[in-house]
Amino acid sequence: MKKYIKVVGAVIVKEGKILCAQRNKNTSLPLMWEFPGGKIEENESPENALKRELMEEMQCEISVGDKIVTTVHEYNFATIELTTFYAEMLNDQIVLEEHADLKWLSPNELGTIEWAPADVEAVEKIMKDA
Ligand SMILES: Nc1nc2c([nH]c(=O)n2[C@H]2C[C@H](O)[C@@H](COP(=O)(O)OP(=O)(O)OP(=O)(O)O)O2)c(=O)[nH]1
Repeated sequence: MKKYIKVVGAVIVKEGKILCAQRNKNTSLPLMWEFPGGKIEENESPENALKRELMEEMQCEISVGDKIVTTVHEYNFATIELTTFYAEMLNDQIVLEEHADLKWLSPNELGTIEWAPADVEAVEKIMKDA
């Protein structure tokens, strides 16, 4: 059976814009756009996983807000369960440790970049709720 991986993603909103992060070219889903975050470790809450990942990936301290949606997507390499949360930055710093690029987009611009397939449902919900 394929690996079933629980992943969290942060939808960081600042001045009405949403932080979008481009995956590196050397990883799975190369150069696709995602919400910063990553895999939940054993015995870790989704909120703590998100805070840890944002610190590791971007040296960014966040507070985690409301959950947006949980979706399941089957890739050829794994089944990914992605839960997205709204989040706010607490320090005004982003250091790109892992991603190729960043963009701040307003909700109605989110359709202009190529999202990882697992994110499409969350992106549509964010655009609809905005
Ligand atoms: N962080 C994050 N990961 C996502 C999103 N959408 C999506 O399909 N993923 C996938 C990519 C990865 O396979 C997995 C997250 O793991 P990770 O953030 O630890 O990614 P990684 O590149 O280190 O993992 P790997 O697959 O290269 O081993 O979930 C998203 O919006 N945010």
